[in-house]
Amino acid sequence: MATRLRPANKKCTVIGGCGFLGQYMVERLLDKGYTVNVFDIRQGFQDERVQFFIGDLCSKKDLLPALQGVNVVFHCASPDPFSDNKELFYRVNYTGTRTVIESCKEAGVQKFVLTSSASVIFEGKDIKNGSEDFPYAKHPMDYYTESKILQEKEVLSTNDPENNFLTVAIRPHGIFGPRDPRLVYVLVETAKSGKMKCMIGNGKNLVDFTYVENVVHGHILAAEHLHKDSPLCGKAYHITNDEPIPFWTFLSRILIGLNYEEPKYHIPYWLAYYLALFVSLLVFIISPFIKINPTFTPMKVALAGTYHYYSCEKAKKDMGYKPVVSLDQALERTIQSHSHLRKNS
Ligand SMILES: NC(=O)C1=CN([C@@H]2O[C@H](COP(=O)(O)OP(=O)(O)OC[C@H]3O[C@@H](n4cnc5c(N)ncnc54)[C@H](O)[C@@H]3O)[C@@H](O)[C@H]2O)C=CC1
Ligand SMILES: CC(C)=CCC[C@@H](C)[C@H]1CC[C@H]2C3=C(CC[C@]12C)[C@@]1(C)CCC(=O)C[C@@H]1CC3
Repeated sequence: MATRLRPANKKCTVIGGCGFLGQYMVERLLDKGYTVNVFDIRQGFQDERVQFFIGDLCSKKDLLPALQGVNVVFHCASPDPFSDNKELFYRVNYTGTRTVIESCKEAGVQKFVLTSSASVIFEGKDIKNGSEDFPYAKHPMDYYTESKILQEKEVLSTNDPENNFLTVAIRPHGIFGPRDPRLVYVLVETAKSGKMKCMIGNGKNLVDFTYVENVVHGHILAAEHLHKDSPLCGKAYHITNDEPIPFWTFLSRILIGLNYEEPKYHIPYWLAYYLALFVSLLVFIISPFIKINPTFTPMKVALAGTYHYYSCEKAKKDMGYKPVVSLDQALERTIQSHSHLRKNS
């Protein structure tokens, strides 16, 4: 049997490779002929073509074996954005990422691609066609976002062409697709519990939802265009589907596709926002006695009721990015793959 030769510069490690985005990254990289290591705190799937390293990214000792002989590292690990654990976000996303960078430098990794988030510029106010020139949020809406800002700043500032260490950050927004453990499940659970009757605001606010394969495409293009003299060095890039859609239309298309009713009523944005603020205040007051992780937070209200869509012109110009799957196709595939959640009529 002929052995397929894998070029040395196509050896990579996907940190967080067992997560939703991470596993799609791994599959595409294998298709493209990369040799792939996965580093994750848990083993989420099996694949004999992949070498798995199970460990905590906060530990250099755990990381180093996964980085030997590797040219590119994709860092897409993070705690759950809704875990509400300030200490965990800071430890994994900020100090943990510093440890990852130090380990990469020590192991001689040349390229570092971070999965950041478009939310790093979101403060709960409308963003229409936001570009990468927008400043970081001065008042991030939650600890997750705060830690993603610290993380991105750290990664971009360590870009060091002189010492052959190049970094770039990809900022996706609202990743979705088959095997997503969050979005469709939350939606269906909310519909089942009868809480999916009201839209927050007038239902016209445009947002970006980005199909997972487009996010993967953006990451791999970034790695392949990251060279000493390229404009990507030390920069952040929005990667979207380039088809902003009203938030509530997107959710309704999934709900209708799975035979649930779409929300029909409206509650004013300000009312929902102040209610969520009030709930957060109550949760804070009782936190020394009872720990509650509220489902209704100001961040979630802002995500559901404001405009927040981003321009991906810079990625088109600097790395030839173009979405590979349209929003219509992406919704069809996502609904199809969640048919086990369909409501029987
Ligand atoms: N899901 C979304 O809509 C968006 C996600 N992002 C970012 O994309 C990245 C991937 O997100 P998802 O795939 O949705 O998340 P996910 O939760 O499915 O995957 C994250 C992976 O990181 C691993 N991980 C967590 N802590 C770790 C640690 N200490 N050491 C090693 N591995 C650890 C988890 O086990 C998991 O497999 C994250 O950085 C997230 O911040 C950015 C924008 C939107
Ligand atoms: C009203 C309702 C029940 C909505 C369900 C959908 C939500 C679970 C998603 C809609 C927008 C998504 C989103 C994220 C997580 C899932 C949603 C809230 C992120 C917070 C994930 C992490 C990020 O970096 C930013 C994302 C923004 C959009």
